[in-house]
Amino acid sequence: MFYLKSPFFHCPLVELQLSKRNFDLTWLCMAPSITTYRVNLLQTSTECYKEYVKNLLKGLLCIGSVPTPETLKPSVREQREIIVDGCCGAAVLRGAHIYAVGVLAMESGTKLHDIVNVYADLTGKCKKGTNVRFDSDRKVYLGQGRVLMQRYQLFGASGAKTGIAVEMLNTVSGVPSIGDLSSAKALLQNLPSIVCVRVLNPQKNEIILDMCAAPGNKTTHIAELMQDKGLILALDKTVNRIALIEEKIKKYKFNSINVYAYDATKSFDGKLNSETANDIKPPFKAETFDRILLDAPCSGLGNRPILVVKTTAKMLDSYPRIQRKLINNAVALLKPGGCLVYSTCSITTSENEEIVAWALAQHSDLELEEAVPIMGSRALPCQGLTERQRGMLQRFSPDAKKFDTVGFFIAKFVKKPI
Ligand SMILES: C[S@@+](CC[C@H](N)C(=O)[O-])C[C@H]1O[C@@H](n2cnc3c(N)ncnc32)[C@H](O)[C@@H]1O
Repeated sequence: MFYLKSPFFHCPLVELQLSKRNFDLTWLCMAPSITTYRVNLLQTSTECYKEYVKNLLKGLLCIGSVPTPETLKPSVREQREIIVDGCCGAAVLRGAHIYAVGVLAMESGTKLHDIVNVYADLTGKCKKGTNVRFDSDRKVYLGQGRVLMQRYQLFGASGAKTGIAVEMLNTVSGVPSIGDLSSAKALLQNLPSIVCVRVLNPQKNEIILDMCAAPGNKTTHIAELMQDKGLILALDKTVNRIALIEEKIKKYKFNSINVYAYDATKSFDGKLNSETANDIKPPFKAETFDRILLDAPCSGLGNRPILVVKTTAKMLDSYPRIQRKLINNAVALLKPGGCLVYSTCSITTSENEEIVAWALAQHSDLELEEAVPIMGSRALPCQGLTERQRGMLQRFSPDAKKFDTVGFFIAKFVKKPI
């Protein structure tokens, strides 16, 4: 078991808010025990891909037995240390290798292929390029790795900024270090994100809006389920994340997705619909879409393992405001009878249950539909939600007994036909 009792909170107020609601902070620090790939069924079958992964791992896992996390301690023999940032540390605990950008410190004298002890700096105080041992009571041991890049390659003037710098051999989380096996055939994606698009249940030839789409993991899943037939409008406000969606579309060779750098809080133009499918672009007219996915910007307080929380109380307060604005736009843009899926990768009730209760109170034409397939647990108690409604929602959090995955929340609404 990974031994941090709580992530390192830069903002004690946020820590207080989470512990007041009895959120299990130890759970947040631990890596999920399952890793999932979404198989692209337009390119291969689940059986074929399973066989491919089995063969691939046969070679890798036969190298040696995976050490149990309890027995894994910093090795004295492997004296040299590598320090990475908290974000990179979390990825390492989920089985990633260390890319050049993630390395903060490498001791002088570290040679190519040396086996090193790897730590994460939670304080943010370790400077990039540090060449002496970084001492801190806030550095946590992650595991051991083999050095594939030297100091001059990492930190020199013409330093390589891409590629694997340290190949992880084992980690304290017990998750095998196999890196990311994503290809056009399958994408590394958390289980609740896969479930979320299944809940949306897109159909061939529909017009669908993905309001906050980058990097496009769910957009490409929607296109796959529609067999690339129909129209998907994918928006994201962050201009430099648009390229990530476009890259994925190219890789998967989809034709049904149009991407726009656009602020989805302004995606409704206030007018009635009179457009044909060919000229649909933002801002949109009322009642344009059959289905809308609102995978909302959120605090991300579900993306386990979380080693460092930089969210401030002010930031935490700001998310529900934008989430409500996005819902208002979505409701206007949805056709009567259409469905809206709202999701976050956060475990806070203010971004989840309270948003659902608010949406139902605000929009009398919205009602909840059961978010099937249900793979998480029921929603937490919240004023404005009945017992029955709590059961229609799904939440992935410590109480979701079936699957040990990241924290997530899914709600499905339908707009009542007039
Ligand atoms: C949770 S991520 C989306 C992940 C994506 N759905 C996927 O599965 O790959 C939230 C996204 O919302 C975007 N975003 C934030 N505010 C936005 C806004 N006002 N309009 C559109 N996108 C926004 C962020 O840039 C970020 O890419």
